[in-house]
Amino acid sequence: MSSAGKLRFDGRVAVVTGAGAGLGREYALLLASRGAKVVVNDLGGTHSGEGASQRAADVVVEEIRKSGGEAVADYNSVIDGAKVIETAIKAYGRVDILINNAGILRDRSLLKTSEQDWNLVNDVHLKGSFKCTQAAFGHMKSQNFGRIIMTSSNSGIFGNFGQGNYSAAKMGLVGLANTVAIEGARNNIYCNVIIPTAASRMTEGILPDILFNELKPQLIAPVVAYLCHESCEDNGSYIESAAGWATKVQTVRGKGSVLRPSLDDPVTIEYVKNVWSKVTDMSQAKHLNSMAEASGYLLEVLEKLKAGGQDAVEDTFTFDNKELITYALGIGASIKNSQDLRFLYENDADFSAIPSFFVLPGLLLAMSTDRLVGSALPNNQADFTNILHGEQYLEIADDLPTSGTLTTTGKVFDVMDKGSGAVVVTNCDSFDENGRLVVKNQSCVFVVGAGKFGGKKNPIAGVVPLLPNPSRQPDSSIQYSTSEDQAVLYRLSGDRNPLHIDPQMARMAGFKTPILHGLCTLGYSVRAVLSQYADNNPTLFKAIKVRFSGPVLPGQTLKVDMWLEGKRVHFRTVVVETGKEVISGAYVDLKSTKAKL
Ligand SMILES: CCCCCCC[C@@H](O)CC(=O)SCCNC(=O)CCNC(=O)[C@H](O)C(C)(C)COP(=O)(O)OP(=O)(O)OC[C@H]1O[C@@H](n2cnc3c(N)ncnc32)[C@H](O)[C@@H]1OP(=O)(O)O
Repeated sequence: MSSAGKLRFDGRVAVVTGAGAGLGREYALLLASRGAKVVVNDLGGTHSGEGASQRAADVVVEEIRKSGGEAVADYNSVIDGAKVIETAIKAYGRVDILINNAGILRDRSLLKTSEQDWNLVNDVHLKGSFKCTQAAFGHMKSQNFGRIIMTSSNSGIFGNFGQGNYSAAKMGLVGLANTVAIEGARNNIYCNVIIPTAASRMTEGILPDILFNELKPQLIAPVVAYLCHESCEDNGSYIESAAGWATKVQTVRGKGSVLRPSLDDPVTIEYVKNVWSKVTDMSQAKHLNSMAEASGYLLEVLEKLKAGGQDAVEDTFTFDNKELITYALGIGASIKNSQDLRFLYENDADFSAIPSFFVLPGLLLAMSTDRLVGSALPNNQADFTNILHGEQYLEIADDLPTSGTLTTTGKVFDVMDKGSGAVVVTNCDSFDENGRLVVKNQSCVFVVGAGKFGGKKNPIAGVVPLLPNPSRQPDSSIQYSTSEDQAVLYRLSGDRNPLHIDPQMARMAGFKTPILHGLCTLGYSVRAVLSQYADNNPTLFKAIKVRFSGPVLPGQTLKVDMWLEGKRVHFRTVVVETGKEVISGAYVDLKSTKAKL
């Protein structure tokens, strides 16, 4: 390279501490050879900080002068930082570059480290760098230029047996550099960290011979010199360098995990234990540039917790008469019943959707992403082998279309720890192409075996409650037989959960044979209520809430017991063959009733 292209330090004054030997000496020689006036600071003690002599600094000053450079010696301890900097001001009137390099070792294992060993090592490395930096900072500020280097070590970053005092000081320097970089930035004072591994009197006897011989300090000096040059724009960087190699080093932060389902919940030790693998997962770790960025993310977490702990998810759901007819067949509508033709024949004058069809957009949204149910739980413990539909609420918000595309947004609303399982409540709102809210769905998914994670037991306000059936005998009952292929047919409406068809999956989920979809049983129950109390007119249907309290097997007979109270029809659904209740605490709200007597 021609001398014209060389990076120069003409007019710059550099203070290099601990420059009597090793890395410091190399920095001093290199900067001087490129035009800097150098203050060669060295107390001249041993590597453990004993004694003092002017010789070490004098030899380097002599070397620089012999090569045509300018240098003065300084014999002060870095703890007297003001005196060190004063040498530069007296000799050259300014200080542009400060390389905090001086250091000593007092290696002892923790139990043997005396307070004196601790203090001395921390004083020289950490306090010394602080004192020199503080003394230089004012001059740099008034010049509107400064380059400061802190010297850290892998011993601090990774730890090293017998170097507790040194490791602590070396990580302390990283912290000091972070703040100096921030405070200096607006005055063009940049502070960076060098993490060198060099053969020097401090590392002799510590590094293996073969490595020691390759770790020449002069291979690191150009890296540090570049960091000190006015053209280098790094500020607050940590640069590791050794053996003719260098890299930037950064701290990273994982994605982490929230430690409670919502702002209303406490953080429990059990919950922490359960999400620990998420807390410690570094697969999505990122470097953050500032404290503002770090705390900004915490604010995001709080916002999320306020909004129910999770991000909203969105999906579209397109349907026409084919989907409506398939659904009607799936819940037992039949042309054997003339009243059902309106749900089965698209050219019927009153062709319409059975209102419970509109549970599908929310359910399919929830099933298409693990971000709704799974991510709400510690360890994402939700899959097709352990989720059961627990409860469902559906509310019709506006006229129901017979075709179109609905956009559904969903989010987790509540999470409960029920011991034998976890209950995840999701809210999904579906809008038509014009942004009109058509239906609201709230689903409770019972995640078997995912309980005991330290969460709360009871629902928050807004989880639609069940209502007990009246204590009198039912006002009416309707019975439907389901077919052995009922689940097969119902699957065609979109819920392809293998639990309903695959014997092996059913066994894995704890059932002897595949069970019917909860929403299929709900559909039968809605048909019963509409037929009994609404003249089969779907426009009278307003809302439904059910709990799936027991499984139904395809082929079993369902009996829907109903009680009319005003415009509310309470009901329960029972499997006739076993007498077991499978839908409990349920009710349908109608806009008005056309009761059959
Ligand atoms: C991923 C996207 C979403 C996917 C959605 C689903 C997709 C579909 O394909 C899946 C289905 O359709 S599954 C079929 C329909 N569902 C069923 O068959 C479940 C039937 N229910 C049961 O077996 C039990 O109630 C059972 C097993 C649920 C609970 O029984 P137990 O463990 O014996 O509980 P129990 O002792 O009775 O009560 C413990 C606490 O839990 C509450 N609880 C009970 N049943 C609940 C239910 N169904 N829903 C919500 N909470 C329920 C109890 O109230 C009790 O709480 P607390 O102690 O606070 O009173």
